[in-house]
Amino acid sequence: MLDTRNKGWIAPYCRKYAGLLGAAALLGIAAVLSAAALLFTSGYLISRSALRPENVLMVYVPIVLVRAFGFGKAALQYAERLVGHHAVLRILSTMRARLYRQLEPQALWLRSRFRSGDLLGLVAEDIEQLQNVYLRIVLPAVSALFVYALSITLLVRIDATFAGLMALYAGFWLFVVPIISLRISASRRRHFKLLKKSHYQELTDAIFGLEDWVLSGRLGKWLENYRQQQAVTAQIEKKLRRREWRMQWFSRCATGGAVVMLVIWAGGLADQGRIDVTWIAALGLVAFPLMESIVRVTEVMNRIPDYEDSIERLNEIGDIVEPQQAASSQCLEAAALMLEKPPIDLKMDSVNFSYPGALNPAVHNLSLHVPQGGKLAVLGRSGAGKSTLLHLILGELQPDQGQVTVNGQSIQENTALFSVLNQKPYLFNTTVANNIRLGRSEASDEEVRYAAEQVGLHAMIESLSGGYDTRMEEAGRRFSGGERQRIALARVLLQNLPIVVLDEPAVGLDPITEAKLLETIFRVLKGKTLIWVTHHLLGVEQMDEIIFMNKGAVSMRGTHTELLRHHEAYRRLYELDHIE
Ligand SMILES: Nc1ncnc2c1ncn2[C@@H]1O[C@H](COP(=O)(O)OP(=O)(O)OP(=O)(O)O)[C@@H](O)[C@H]1O
Repeated sequence: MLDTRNKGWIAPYCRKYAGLLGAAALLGIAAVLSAAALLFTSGYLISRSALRPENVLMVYVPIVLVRAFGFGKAALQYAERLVGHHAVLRILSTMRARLYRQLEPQALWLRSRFRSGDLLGLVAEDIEQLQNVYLRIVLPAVSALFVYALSITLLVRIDATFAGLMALYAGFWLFVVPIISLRISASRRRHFKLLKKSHYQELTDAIFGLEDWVLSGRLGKWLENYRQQQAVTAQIEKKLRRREWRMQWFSRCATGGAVVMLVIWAGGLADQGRIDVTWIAALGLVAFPLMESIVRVTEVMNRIPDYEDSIERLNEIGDIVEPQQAASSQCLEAAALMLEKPPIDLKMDSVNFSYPGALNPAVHNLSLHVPQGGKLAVLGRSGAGKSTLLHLILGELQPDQGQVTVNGQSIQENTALFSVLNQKPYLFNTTVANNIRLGRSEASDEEVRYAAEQVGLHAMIESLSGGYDTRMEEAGRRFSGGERQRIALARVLLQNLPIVVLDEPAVGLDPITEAKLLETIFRVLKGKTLIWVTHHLLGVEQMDEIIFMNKGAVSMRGTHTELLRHHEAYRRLYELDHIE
C-alpha cells in the first residue's frame, strides 16, 4: 500500500517506474536527434551533390549516413513506443490494483453512496485516461527539455551570441507560450465541459421524463430550447478548434522562424569563411525536428485540462475511502484478537434505519442473532431493504434506533471482521497468482495455490500456458463468470476473516454453474458466519435461518423445514425455483 508520500496518481508512479520511463524518454530523445542528424546529412548531401562532385565516392559517406539515420529514426521511434507503452501498461495495472484495494472492502458502502453511477466503471476509465498523461504529456515534455538543453549547449561551443539568441527564442516557445496558452484554453475548456455536462444531465432527465413532456404538450418547446443550447455549445467547440488550428499555425511559423535564423547565421559564418557553403542547408534543416519537438509542448500542455477531471476524481475517491480504511486498520488488531477467541456472536436488536428525507424506514424493527458459523439467507424484492440491512451489519450505516453488536461490542468498532463476495469481482491485468493474492498481499505462493485448490481452480490454472504466472487478459475476459467468482472466493479464503457477506455472488450465472459455485462456497467457508443475500431459493436448505424482507421489515422467517411446513407461499416459491 502506498504511504502518504505516495498519495497522488502521477508522481509516485513516475518515481516507481523511473527506470522504464527514463528509458522511453531517452529513446524518444534519440529518435529526435536521429531525425535531426538525418536532415543535417541530407542538407549537406543535397548541397554537396549540387556542386557536382567529380566522383560519387565523394558523397558516399553522407549517403550511408542518410540511410543509417533514416532507419535509426524509425527504429528508435518504434522502440520508444514499445518501451513507453510497456511502462505505462505496468503503471496502469499497479494503479488498478491500488484502486481495487481501496474500493473493494468498501464496495457495499460505496454502492450506498453512489447509487446511480457505476463507480468502478467510471474510475477505471479515469485510470485509462491517465496513460495519456504519461504518453502524451510527461514523455514529450521531458524529451523537449533535453533537446533544448543539448542543442543550446552545442551551439554555445560554435557561437555564444547566436546560442544566446536561440536560447531566448526556443525558450520562449518552450516555457512562455505553453503557459499562456494553457491559461487561456483551460478556462474555456472547463466552461465547455461544464456546459456539455449540464446538457447531458438535462437530456437524461428528459429521456426519463419523456412521457410527462409528451403528456404536457411541451415537448416541442423543450426540443427547441435544447437545440438552442446545443447551438451555443457547438459554437464554443468551434472556437476551441479554431484556436487549436491557430496555435498549430503559429507553431509551424515558429519552426520556420528558427530555420530562417539558422540559415542567415550559417550564411554569415560562410561569408566569414568559417564554414564551407555546403553546411548552410545542413544547419538550416536541422532546426525542423528540434524545433518541432519544442513547439509540441504547447499542444501537450493544452491537453492537461482533459485529464484534470480524471485525476481529481481519483483523488476524491482516495479522500472518501481512506478515512474508512483508517478506521478499518485500527480494527485489525481487534479483529486478530477476536479471531483467537471465537466464537463471534453477531446481534441486531430492534434496529430501525431511515435514509435522510425518506418517508418510510428502509429497515424497520429488525432483530437477528447469528452465532459463529451460523448461516443466514436474506431474501426480498428489489427495494425491500436487503442492501441497507447489509450496510447496517457491516457497520457502514448507523441505526437510528437499536444496535448491531459483535460479542456485545458495537459493530462500528469491529468492521474488520468481514469479507465480502459481491456480484462482479474485478480481475486485474496482472498474473492469476497476483489476482488471488489481492486477498492478502503477503500470502506465499503455497497459500495462493492452496486457496486455488480449495475453490477448484488449481487444475484449470495449471493448464494455462504460464500456470499461476499467466496474465489475465484485460478485465479477466479469459475467465468465465463462475471462474471469476471462484478467484474472488480464493481471495476471501486468503483474507480468512470470521464473517463472510455474500451479496448475490451467483447472480447472472446459469443454473448448473450457480449450483456448483454455491456448493463450493458453502464447502470452503464452513465454520465461518455467512450472511447471504440471494434472489431465489436455490441452496437455501443449507442455511440455518432464512428471512424474507418486505418494506424494511421481516415478513417471514425460520429454517427451511419450518418455512416449508408452515408457509404455503414459501412452499410455492421453493417449488417454482426447483422446477427442472
Ligand atoms: N442511499 C440511499 N438514499 C436514499 N434512499 C435509499 C438509499 N439506498 C436505498 N434507499 C431506499 O431504501 C429502500 C431499501 O433499499 P435497499 O437498497 O436496501 O433495497 P434492496 O432490497 O437491497 O434492493 P435491491 O435488491 O434492488 O438492491 C428503498 O426504498 C430504496 O429506494
